[in-house]
Amino acid sequence: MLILASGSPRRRELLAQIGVRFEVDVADIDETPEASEVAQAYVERLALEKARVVAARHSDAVVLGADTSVIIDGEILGKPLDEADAATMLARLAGRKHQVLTAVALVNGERALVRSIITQVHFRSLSEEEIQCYVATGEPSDKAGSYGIQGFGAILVDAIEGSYSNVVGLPLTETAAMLKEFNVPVWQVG
Ligand SMILES: Cc1cn([C@H]2C[C@H](O)[C@@H](COP(=O)(O)OP(=O)(O)OP(=O)(O)O)O2)c(=O)[nH]c1=O
Repeated sequence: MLILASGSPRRRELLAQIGVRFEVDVADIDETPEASEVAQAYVERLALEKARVVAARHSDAVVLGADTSVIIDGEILGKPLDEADAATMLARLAGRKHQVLTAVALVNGERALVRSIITQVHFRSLSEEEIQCYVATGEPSDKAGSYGIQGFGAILVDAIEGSYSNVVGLPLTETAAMLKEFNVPVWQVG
């Protein structure tokens, strides 16, 4: 049995896309970065913690936890606090390249595996009005970096280098390889 330790509808859709059967049990953890914690250590710690919290409730299951953050100039951008915060993040990303880092963790009893994947995302220039319009759609509110590449946010992006599904919240190629190591099949039909 695979359990997805995530409340993210995007992660549910992505995992279902590769034909994996799973149930959902959401981990509610504190996502505050530790003092001077670098981005990779941060996302890997959170992904593992989400998986471990849920694994403690399901002793036999393989549990998948993940965390996505946006990094610009080495600084971690999580979800916006409010609309003003979202607009500030988008203005910072506009016309520049940033990194989206997603860590995936699998936990089964004592066994744990965590990997993180980076995608480079190039934003086009954005006017103040475009930023305000995009924020008003409500799309930024529950997303790291205040945008969703799979939604209206698609037209903010000039180009990406690397995994697309990693930006949306789960790097599918790497996740499938990790699941294989835990004997969880993908493409299960029926
Ligand atoms: C950059 C980007 C992020 N996101 C989302 C993916 C994640 O759901 C969210 C980052 O927040 P996370 O804390 O990684 O995940 P979450 O709180 O939504 O869910 P959970 O912790 O329960 O697993 O941002 C997009 O949907 N599209 C994007 O283009």
